[in-house]
Amino acid sequence: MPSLSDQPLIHHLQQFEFKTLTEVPDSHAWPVVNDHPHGDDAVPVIDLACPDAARLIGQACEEWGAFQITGHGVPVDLLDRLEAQTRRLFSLPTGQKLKAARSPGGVTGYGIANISAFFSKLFWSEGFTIVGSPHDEARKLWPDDSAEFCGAIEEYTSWMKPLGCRLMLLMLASLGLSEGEIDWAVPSNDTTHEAPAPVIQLNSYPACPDPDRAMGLAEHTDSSLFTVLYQGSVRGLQLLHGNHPTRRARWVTVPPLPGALVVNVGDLSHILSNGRFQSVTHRAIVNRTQTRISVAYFYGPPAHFKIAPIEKLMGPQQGPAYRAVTWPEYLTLKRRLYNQALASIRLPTEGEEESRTNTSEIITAAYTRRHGEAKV
Ligand SMILES: C=C1C[C@]23C[C@@]1(O)CC[C@H]2[C@@]12CCC[C@@](C)(C(=O)O1)[C@H]2[C@@H]3C(=O)O
Ligand SMILES: O=C(O)CCC(=O)C(=O)O
Ligand SMILES: [Fe+2]
Repeated sequence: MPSLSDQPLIHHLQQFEFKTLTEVPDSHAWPVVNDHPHGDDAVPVIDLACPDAARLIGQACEEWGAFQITGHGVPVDLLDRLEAQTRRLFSLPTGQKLKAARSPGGVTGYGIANISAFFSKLFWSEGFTIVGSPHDEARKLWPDDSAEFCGAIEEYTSWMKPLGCRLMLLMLASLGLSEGEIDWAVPSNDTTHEAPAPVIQLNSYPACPDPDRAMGLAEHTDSSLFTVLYQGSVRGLQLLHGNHPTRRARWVTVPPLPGALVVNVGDLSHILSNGRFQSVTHRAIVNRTQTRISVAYFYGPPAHFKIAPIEKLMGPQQGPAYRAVTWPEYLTLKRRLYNQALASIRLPTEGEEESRTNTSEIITAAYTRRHGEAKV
């Protein structure tokens, strides 16, 4: 499996010249993009102003791991400016964008998604990651002219912080938990409960001459507690829905709704809720005529805070299904293990523990019968 640092720079340069391509090169040609049946069931749309919002959110987190929100208060003209500035960034000449290229192993700046390292084919997309302030990265792109871009990002972040808190509290309320039980969920001035660092990922999926053979962003779950996604007006986000024993999971397109935002449940909420909330597998596909952009805001806990299954949510016979991790620890696991990260911190259930003990007792007894006392 190639790692990003193994790829020669020239490969990176070619990777981003999408505009000049009249066909999908072999480096970007995926064998099967439509690998699951498609469903026409619809991801829930929830009005945050509705009195029943917490219950509906809880239901959506359990059944879908995702929902769309309206009534969130983020001004439409801010979303328009955010989209315009994102398009402006990706329209820059490749050489200019590469001045802000993410360094190998780095987090911020221009580049391809980390998970690209797990695939032999490249994605039909470009990304730009901002952690905290956008100024340093933006100055590399526009040395004298980054104010409008930074203004849009900072204003958007200032709306996302309270919206993130509000969503977190609604998710917790749906589980019967109060603010006091999870005090880090609400940032305070107290330095032990620092606000989570905002992480924003800008994505661009250029129009593609052969969209059935290209992949915008391959299937993944997000590592965050949840991700708030602005997807403009161009379709492309798909969720894997209904992992049912009797029915194959289906890809469901999340239709862009004017002014709505998508919320994807991430792995940390899956862990926190001991698997009651599902982190949603999702991907982005591309189309022939329109460049699609999206802006993902990853909402996570303060860096030092250990996320573990909440005891109150476990039944009397039930233990934690996952070990505790901080967000930075989990991000490192995700980089290393991709879609095995969650499984790597799974703890055996009591039944599994028992059958493992039984198995090891049987093996030990068989060893003793054949060879005398076991060495281990
Ligand atoms: C906080 C983060 C989440 C993310 C890794 C990152 O440091 C910034 C980029 C994020 C992203 C976006 C595309 C999909 C994803 C799996 C990836 O490769 O980079 C996510 C990462 C994640 O959720 O782990
Ligand atoms: O572009 C999209 O719709 C999805 C983006 C995404 O999943 C991500 O940035 O993690
Ligand atoms: Fe994602």
